[in-house]
Amino acid sequence: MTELLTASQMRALEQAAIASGEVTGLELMERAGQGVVEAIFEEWPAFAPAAGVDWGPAPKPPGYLKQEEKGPWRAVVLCGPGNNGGDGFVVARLLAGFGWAVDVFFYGDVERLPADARVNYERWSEVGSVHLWNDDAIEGRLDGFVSGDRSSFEHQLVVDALFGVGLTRNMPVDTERARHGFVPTVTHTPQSERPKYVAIDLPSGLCSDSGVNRGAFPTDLTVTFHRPKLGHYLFGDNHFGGGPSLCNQVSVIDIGLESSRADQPVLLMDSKNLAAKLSKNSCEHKFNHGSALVLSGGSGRTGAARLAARGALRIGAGLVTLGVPPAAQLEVAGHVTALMVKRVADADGLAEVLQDKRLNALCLGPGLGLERARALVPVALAAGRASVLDADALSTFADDPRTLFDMAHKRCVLTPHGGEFARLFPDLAEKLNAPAEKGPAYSKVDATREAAARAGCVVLFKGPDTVIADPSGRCSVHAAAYDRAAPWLATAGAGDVLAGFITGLLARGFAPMQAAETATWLHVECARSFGPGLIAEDLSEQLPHVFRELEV
Ligand SMILES: NC(=O)C1=CN([C@@H]2O[C@H](COP(=O)(O)OP(=O)(O)OC[C@H]3O[C@@H](n4cnc5c(N)ncnc54)[C@H](OP(=O)(O)O)[C@@H]3O)[C@@H](O)[C@H]2O)[C@@H](O)CC1
Ligand SMILES: Nc1ncnc2c1ncn2[C@@H]1O[C@H](COP(=O)(O)OP(=O)(O)O)[C@@H](O)[C@H]1O
Ligand SMILES: [K+]
Repeated sequence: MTELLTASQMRALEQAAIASGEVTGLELMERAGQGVVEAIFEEWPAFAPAAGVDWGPAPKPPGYLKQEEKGPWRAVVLCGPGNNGGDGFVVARLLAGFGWAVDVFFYGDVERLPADARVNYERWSEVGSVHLWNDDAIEGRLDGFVSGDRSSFEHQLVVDALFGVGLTRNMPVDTERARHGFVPTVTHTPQSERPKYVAIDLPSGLCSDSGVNRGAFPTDLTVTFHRPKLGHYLFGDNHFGGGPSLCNQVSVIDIGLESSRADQPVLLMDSKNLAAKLSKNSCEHKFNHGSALVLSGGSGRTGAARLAARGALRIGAGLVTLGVPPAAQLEVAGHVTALMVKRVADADGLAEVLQDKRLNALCLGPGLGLERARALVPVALAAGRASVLDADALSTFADDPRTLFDMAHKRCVLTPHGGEFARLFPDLAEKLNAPAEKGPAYSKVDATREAAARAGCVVLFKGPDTVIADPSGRCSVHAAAYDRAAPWLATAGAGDVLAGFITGLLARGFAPMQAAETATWLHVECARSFGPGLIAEDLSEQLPHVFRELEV
């Protein structure tokens, strides 16, 4: 799995590499700039020099190029007051070396530029001019754009090097006019007729640690260094469309820190090794694959538990039983075939059913009803079996979450969506929703890690970005974004199926963290495999196809 870093982890890796004498900050900045230019040429081959990319000898300023060597392209580079701006000056110089006409606008104070950025400011200044932000040149250029006369853009590329991982507060308002002017993605201009917008490291205004949008515009391409940052994958505050909705696509450039590993990084899920974990041994029988019990609510509300139970069965649990109150037995029996049905009237009834030691995984929550959940959860948790608690099994403890956390044990997985999370962890939800003030914003990763530590078990916090953490701080993220986008998954009952998938994997003997991660991955793959028109019932039916694709 790929590491997702915070700003401070990235900074620590960079500083360790510099301190070890392996590399200088200036070399890192040069590689960063080269990586950005290469990524631009790769994304839009029309921009690439006909003779290919050749970094040496030092690129010539455009004035020295023969007419036939000059490219037809013009770029605007917006540079900020820190090292992100430094990367921008490198990109400007390299593009100029390939014959581009480049306009550099600088938001900051030259005297306060960090040393490496200052060197690259000077190097660029030997090649071209720097327009200060309040320069007439920027105003003159902007008048046409802002008044709506965008019939022909003078430039084909805008490079955003205003702020990267050093963003500490909301975007300054005085950058807005220029960004609106030069970055017309917010207009109705067809994509083919407008300049391409490329962000260095992060779209300026995107919080690297949380994905919160603090004033960024959506880009066409974001080029980052060494490892992706959390903010590229977390959606942050959805009201303003953070993280993946701003980056559009993320290109990760190797700048020579390859061997560096961060301390306790968050991992981005992928499908590596899944097939081996999911395959079944041909000489085993059904009891080797575990026996799951999904508890259902009363008559008229058994659908959610049936969805979960079918998910548990399809994902490979050997046996799946629905625990049903007497009044709903007939209704459930009429709907299921491969699933078994057992009467579970109340807490005593559950205790009796749990005498069967083969039942090794439990699922409580989907459609259970708040009252029934309050009665059954303590019995289920006291039995010490691997358990998934979802929906009503979480909400029923809204008035007293501590009671739930005291009962929860290491083999539990709690699967709240945003509303359920806020009921169990109101203080964490409040921090998560509060506007960020100084420094990186509190993130969904921070909140999930704190929640798992408090609950003493695995917490899977749902959403288009799903964050999973255990009490030790281990944490992984799965974003249904970029090449794994699954917007049709936002449908009623999808969460019930996920709870069933996790339960089925727990029955098969997966550890809680691994069950939660694997189920989340498969859940999104099922949605992608079905595509538009998906409803919750379709998810489990896609599993055989997804397994085949994974070569399980
Ligand atoms: N780490 C690495 O390995 C490598 C890093 N590299 C590059 O360096 C970038 C990080 O550089 P960085 O640390 O200098 O931070 P950066 O994003 O330029 O901003 C800091 C400046 O902005 C200011 N400022 C912040 N927010 C503001 C706001 N809202 N409004 C106004 N001002 C605000 C802030 O001021 P302050 O908060 O201190 O008052 C400070 O002056 C990184 O993203 C990557 O591109 C590469 O070269 C390769 C290797
Ligand atoms: N925009 C989205 N893209 C991908 N997955 C999503 C999106 N929105 C929600 N999901 C996923 O859909 C599921 C919804 O679960 P939940 O909110 O519990 O719904 P329900 O209670 O109706 O089953 C979760 O697994 C969540 O991660
Ligand atoms: K940027």
